[in-house]
Amino acid sequence: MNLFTEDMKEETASRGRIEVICGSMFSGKTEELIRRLKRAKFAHQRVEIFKPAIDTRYSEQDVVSHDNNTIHSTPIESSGSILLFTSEIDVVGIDEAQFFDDGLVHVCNELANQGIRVIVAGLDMDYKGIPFGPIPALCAIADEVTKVHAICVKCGNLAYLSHRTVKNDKRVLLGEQEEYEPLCRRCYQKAVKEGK
Ligand SMILES: Nc1ncnc2c1ncn2[C@@H]1O[C@H](COP(=O)(O)OP(=O)(O)O)[C@@H](O)[C@H]1O
Ligand SMILES: Cc1cn([C@H]2C[C@H](O)[C@@H](COP(=O)(O)O)O2)c(=O)[nH]c1=O
Ligand SMILES: [Zn+2]
Repeated sequence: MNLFTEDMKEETASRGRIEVICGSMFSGKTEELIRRLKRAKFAHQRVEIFKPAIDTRYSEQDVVSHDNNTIHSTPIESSGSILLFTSEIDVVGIDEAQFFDDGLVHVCNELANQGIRVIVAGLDMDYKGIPFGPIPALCAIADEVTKVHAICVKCGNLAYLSHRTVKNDKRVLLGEQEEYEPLCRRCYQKAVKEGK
């Protein structure tokens, strides 16, 4: 078992691969993505980072974690744009990948086939527990999947889902602690049953 990504020889190797970092909200996906990308920069690799243009929560341009770690990114409308920006690039990072179209799967495969290391972070499930956007397909084709966990705010166990605490049925609803709480399976079932 690898405890740290630096245990992987592939971290600085140039051959193409797809790494997926997934989990609920507040599980540390963005922090882990930023960590890997900053290390690639230290290794003098050419890094390009993308996020969906709709994700304007903390910043229009940057990828920002809940703990305020940041890295500069290029906001894009659709996954196809990534291929326009990735000549002469060693590593591509993609945050909030659940919001991208299904074409992201082809794009990531294409980049990896060209020898690029692709690191994708995103929610594995929406607030109802349904697999979110292109993430399940990306997990299937990935060379490596890292599932990270937040702490259940009710009981302190590992969280499994992002529970929505406001009344809104739309699948896409940008938000933070005001709108979502990470819960374990048990506390999530209880919250849904009680209509909280
Ligand atoms: N319930 C929680 N469990 C774990 N971390 C939490 C929780 N609530 C807030 N955080 C904070 O969120 C940070 C992770 O933020 P981030 O990487 O942006 O997560 P993600 O991208 O998965 O939503 C943690 O380091 C921690 O400071
Ligand atoms: C569960 C769920 C989340 N969202 C939104 C809420 C946030 O803006 C992002 C997730 O951000 P994070 O970096 O993982 O904290 O997604 C949504 O639109 N729909 C959902 O079901
Ligand atoms: Zn719990």
